[in-house]
Amino acid sequence: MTATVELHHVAKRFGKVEAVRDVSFDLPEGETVALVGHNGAGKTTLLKLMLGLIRPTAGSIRVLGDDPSAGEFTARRRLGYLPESVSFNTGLTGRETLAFYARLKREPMRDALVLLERVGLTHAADRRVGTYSKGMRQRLGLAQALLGAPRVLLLDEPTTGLDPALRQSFYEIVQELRGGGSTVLLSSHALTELEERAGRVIIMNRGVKVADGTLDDLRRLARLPTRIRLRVADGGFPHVSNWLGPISDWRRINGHMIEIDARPEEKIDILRRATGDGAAVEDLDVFPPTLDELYAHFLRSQEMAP
Ligand SMILES: Nc1ncnc2c1ncn2[C@@H]1O[C@H](COP(=O)(O)OP(=O)(O)OP(=O)(O)O)[C@@H](O)[C@H]1O
Repeated sequence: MTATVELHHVAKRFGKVEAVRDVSFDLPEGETVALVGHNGAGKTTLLKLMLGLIRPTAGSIRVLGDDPSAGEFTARRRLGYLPESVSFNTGLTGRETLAFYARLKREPMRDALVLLERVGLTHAADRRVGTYSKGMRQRLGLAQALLGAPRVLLLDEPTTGLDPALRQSFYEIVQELRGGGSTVLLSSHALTELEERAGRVIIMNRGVKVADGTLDDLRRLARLPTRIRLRVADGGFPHVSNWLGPISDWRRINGHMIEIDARPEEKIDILRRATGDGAAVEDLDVFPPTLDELYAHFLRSQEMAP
């Protein structure tokens, strides 16, 4: 699959601060990638490098085949960007604001109006942006980023300030774009919400890329236990060890539940035994490691590395 964004051994220094250190990755078309990390991890710096707003201290960057820091960056028109804090001229209406950006991107106004509709702002199109709520400004920012049907969309904390329904419709738009072959890079702290939405996760810590892969890849690498919760029938507790076998890591969590931390290689076997003859199990739930847990794991591993 063609890569729309390519970073090779990229570093960025601001005086003494090494904001990004030796980071490499490719982003293919049609993929949604989450860029996650603590405050100051280097996420915004990476986005600014891809946009050509700042130059790398070392390494090379290609976006849609161009070097973003070169004077003539022809790909910029096919690049959408939603900054972390969107600031608009509060004296302009929503419609005027999008018209301004449409002119900048040399896109027809007709498309801008369709986008206002798509982000649910048609009713407020003629109101001044100064009267918009935070969520409305965020949606206007998203409409601005979507102008020109971008092939690469860089979104910095895009769902901050959006209520659950708007988040949902935001991710529907992202899904559509991905279906159309766009690359979407979402920088975010909202790990739980990204879990089902991003095909791939890149974890940054203090300027360094510490993990990169699908959720399944990260789970395989981290080898964190899967939590299995079993509801045991009345009177079944005294016999748990008989059918569960020699597993050390299980605990009783209340009068009718036990919880097991199953290592990847024991998981299937435990489930077989829990559902086999003789097991007094009435119900079960399986919880694979969450993105939050994986994130904490990879950060810890990096902190502990020599
Ligand atoms: N223009 C600048 N001048 C000096 N230092 C900077 C500049 N921009 C970023 N930094 C520093 O580079 C590091 C990475 O910052 P960056 O904004 O990329 O982090 P981030 O992961 O986006 O954080 P957040 O989640 O808080 O937005 C931080 O230590 C920050 O202080």
